Amino acid sequence: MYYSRFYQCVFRPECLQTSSEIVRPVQQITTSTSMHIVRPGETLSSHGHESRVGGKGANQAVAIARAGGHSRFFGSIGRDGLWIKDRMEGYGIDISGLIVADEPTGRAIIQVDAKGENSISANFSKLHEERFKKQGEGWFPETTHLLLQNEIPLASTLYALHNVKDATVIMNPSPLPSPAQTRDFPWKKLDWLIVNESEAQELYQAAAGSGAKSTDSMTTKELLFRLSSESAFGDTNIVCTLGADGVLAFVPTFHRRQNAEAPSALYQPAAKLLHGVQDTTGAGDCFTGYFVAGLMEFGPHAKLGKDITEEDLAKVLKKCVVAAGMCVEKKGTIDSIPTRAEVEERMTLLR
Ligand SMILES: Nc1ncnc2c1ncn2[C@@H]1O[C@H](COP(=O)(O)OP(=O)(O)OP(=O)(O)O)[C@@H](O)[C@H]1O
Repeated sequence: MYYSRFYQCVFRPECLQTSSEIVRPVQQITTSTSMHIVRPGETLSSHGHESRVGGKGANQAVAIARAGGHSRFFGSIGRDGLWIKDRMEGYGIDISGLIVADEPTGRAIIQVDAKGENSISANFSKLHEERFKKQGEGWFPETTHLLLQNEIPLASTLYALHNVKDATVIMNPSPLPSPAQTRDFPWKKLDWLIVNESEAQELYQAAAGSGAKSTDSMTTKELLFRLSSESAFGDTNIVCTLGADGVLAFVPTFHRRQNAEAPSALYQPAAKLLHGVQDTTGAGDCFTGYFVAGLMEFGPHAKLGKDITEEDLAKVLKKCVVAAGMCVEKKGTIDSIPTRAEVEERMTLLR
């Protein structure tokens, strides 16, 4: 339980914007820089040391807020992490769902050496399940958009998943659950699955089991087609981020085809960068936050093919790749997530 990771964000309608809640995805990240990564038995003095807020849920909640969505973070910190509350409020996140528990805040300790290589040791403070349920009782049924990650205990994720009603559910299942958990997870309950290519491959292998085809010579389109064809995934839409190659979305409403040889999908190349790549950390979280905020703009209960066309979706993806591209142009994670105004200005420049 201590080491499994799950995060969620929940959104409720408020005017046209929505609000989000995230379940204890916060972490205190401590980075220290030294000549080399510490060896067994060695004590090393570091040159620099800094503490900041992190974790996939926190990053994604910030991205939603910067993209203009009302982002409610639902989770827990320990008393040692009270400073995180102010920091998150400063990022424009609604922290009314943040529980202060007796257990210490999750922590990641990162060592960076002179060449920029790093090593990370992380734990995630134990989620107070009863308090989580109590806190979520009133909120989950009203939620319109629920964003899940894989950094809190599975039981809490399942609780949120089973207690939302008519919500659009999005999951970025990173880090991936174990193969056994993957086989049992109720993937069909998700409206949107956001993965990178290696996660899509692993999910396909786990879902297809002994019937899985080799993914070595598969195109990404075929991979997404085959993943989507696995009964475990039902009509779940799959968004697969491809790093510098952009993103591919397989949306059964638009792309259902019976032919694996010629599958169709929506492709959006990565945005042109104006300042080169500085740091790709958190690009996926930035993308995910912007994607969810983009869906929220269609209002609660928006249906694909009716309220959201394929062209609308293409516009959302375009904004997401521009935002994620701007994120890789800067060092850092949360601080490199651009605001909506910055993204719109960049889109004008790239036109
Ligand atoms: N080198 C790059 N150049 C331009 N855009 C990039 C680059 N790397 C990432 N991106 C943008 O960021 C998006 C997400 O990146 P990626 O597919 O690497 O996600 P990820 O594997 O979840 O990353 P991470 O876990 O590091 O956040 C891509 O779809 C793309 O739009």
